[in-house]
Amino acid sequence: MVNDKQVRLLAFKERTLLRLPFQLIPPPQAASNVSWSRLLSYLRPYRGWIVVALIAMVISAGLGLVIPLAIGQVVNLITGDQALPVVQIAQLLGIVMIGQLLTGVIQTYCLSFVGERVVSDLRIAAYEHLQKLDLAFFEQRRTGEITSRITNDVTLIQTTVTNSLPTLLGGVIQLVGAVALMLVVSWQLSGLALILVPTLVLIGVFFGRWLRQISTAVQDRLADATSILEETVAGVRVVRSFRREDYEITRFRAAVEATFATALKLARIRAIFQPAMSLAVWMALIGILAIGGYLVSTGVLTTGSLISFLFYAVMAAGSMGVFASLFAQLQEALGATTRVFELLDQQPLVADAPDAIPLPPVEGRIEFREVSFAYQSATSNGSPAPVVLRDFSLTIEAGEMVALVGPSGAGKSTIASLIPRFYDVSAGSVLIDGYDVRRVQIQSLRDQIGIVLQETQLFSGSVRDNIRYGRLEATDEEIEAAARMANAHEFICQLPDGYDTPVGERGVRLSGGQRQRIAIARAILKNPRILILDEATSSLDSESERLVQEALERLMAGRTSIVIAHRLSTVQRADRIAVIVAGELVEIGTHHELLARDGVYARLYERQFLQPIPATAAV
Ligand SMILES: Nc1ncnc2c1ncn2[C@@H]1O[C@H](COP(=O)(O)OP(=O)(O)OP(=O)(O)O)[C@@H](O)[C@H]1O
Repeated sequence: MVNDKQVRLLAFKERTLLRLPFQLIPPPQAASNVSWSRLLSYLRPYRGWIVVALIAMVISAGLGLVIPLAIGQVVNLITGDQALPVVQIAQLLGIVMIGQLLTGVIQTYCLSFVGERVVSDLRIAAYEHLQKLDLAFFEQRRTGEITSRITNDVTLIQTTVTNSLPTLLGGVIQLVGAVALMLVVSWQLSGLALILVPTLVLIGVFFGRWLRQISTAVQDRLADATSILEETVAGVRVVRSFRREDYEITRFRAAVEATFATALKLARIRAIFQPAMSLAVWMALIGILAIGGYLVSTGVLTTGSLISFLFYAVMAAGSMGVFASLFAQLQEALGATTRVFELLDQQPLVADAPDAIPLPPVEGRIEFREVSFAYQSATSNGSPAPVVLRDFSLTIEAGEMVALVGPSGAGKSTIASLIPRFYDVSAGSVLIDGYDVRRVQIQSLRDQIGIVLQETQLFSGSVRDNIRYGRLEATDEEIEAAARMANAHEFICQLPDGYDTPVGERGVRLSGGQRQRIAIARAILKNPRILILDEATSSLDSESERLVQEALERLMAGRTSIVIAHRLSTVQRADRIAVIVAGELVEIGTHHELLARDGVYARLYERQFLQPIPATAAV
């Protein structure tokens, strides 16, 4: 079970991670009823567990109410007032203790089971949904925001299910029971207590809210310091290369000092508030005791009843205090619930049409027919998204290799990303072997397309697992054969555990060229008809470049290839070169044809390919 401190920590982390993006999200109140009832629908499968927990909770709260009565009886025994025999009181207390122990165990276990199950279900549902969403969704959000919804937000929901809601329910039972028994014990004292207790609780709530505001401010200041820390650790090379250590220390010191100043303010208020509150509580108790004492002296009340009454009053005050702090927790959980459901409600912009057919095995002829395109994610405040491609038409024959060249930002990557339907065209169409990509099932389309990007993403797992990503059912022999074709076998064999060496975040670090060759092996294993290559811009050393080049040639042989070309050798070898400028096809032909034309390509060639490519800067 997550305790208060952990909840606060999570809330703090959430605030640190997610300062801006939630502006996108409607305020929790707007969806509050919907969110709660939807959360309940996740609880429904476990209603049996919940009913058992509820019964245990009611019994436990009821038994708790017996304790003050029994204590009152003990006092009456001592003072000689009328009371149950001591053995019976002892038996009663024994039953209460054992009962509370058993119900406590049952309640905690059942609720924890439900809480853990619900978060697991929600996490899996959210992750499954995430895998269906299109790229535009990921571009609009930061990675931290998405992961936080599936981790922190879901944990907050768990705390609500296992902790806050049961505490609220238990508190209500305790409050109702305590007030009822107070009235039974002494209606005169109840009148007094029912004025004093809520007044004290209200003062406590008021101060509590003030304290919480300041403590949030402390956390915000701390978050400022944390983000400086994170930024400068991640960007340590930049800090060192610009020799900004002192500057960063000054910045960090200022942030920490600001945290200290706010924390001190919190400490001052807390230092006054806590003793003042306990003084007020004691005065109220003394007031009740004084009037209670008078009632005892006049024989209206026994001493035991007075003691029982005091216990009930404390219980009632306790439950009211709990409600105040629960309110904040429930608000926070509501925000989290809304965010998780917002993620689950996201509809992918690119999805299979209801009548989509599976794309049969293709030859690989690609046709862009008067394609226009704008990134929807680039729109903000309702203004129309800038058009990236305009009336773009190009036909690539099966087995042909076409190089896309053009200035940065011309739209080359965009053209390539329309083929696997990462985005849908705004106008026109993209056809593969005559099939409009919007009319076929996305999976069958992407199964026939291989992509090798500049930056190869390796996942945690072994080298073998990473190559197998290309075709999950591939045998070890097939993986090795693909690695050999990709010129990767040799370097893999030199790794500490060969194909079983772990890579990815926690594994060995591979060079850019090695990663590319793993990506090529993946693509070879996938054996697609259509290949999209985004060549690395950073220059590899000549040996590495030769190995990658050779591997790419083997990969491209006999397939339709679209290469976003950065290397002269690729451009020269291409069957045709398409020159893209500002989203339009301005020239197309072979290297020699285009040079002879002395147009855009010729100028681009002089500028881009005849000058040495600068090595990527270290920072
Ligand atoms: N995901 C995106 N969301 C919004 N706008 C984008 C996105 N990707 C690219 N753009 C914009 O679309 C235009 C074309 O980008 P694209 O990446 O296709 O160009 P490119 O020719 O491949 O450039 P480079 O050679 O630098 O990679 C650019 O103006 C870019 O800012």
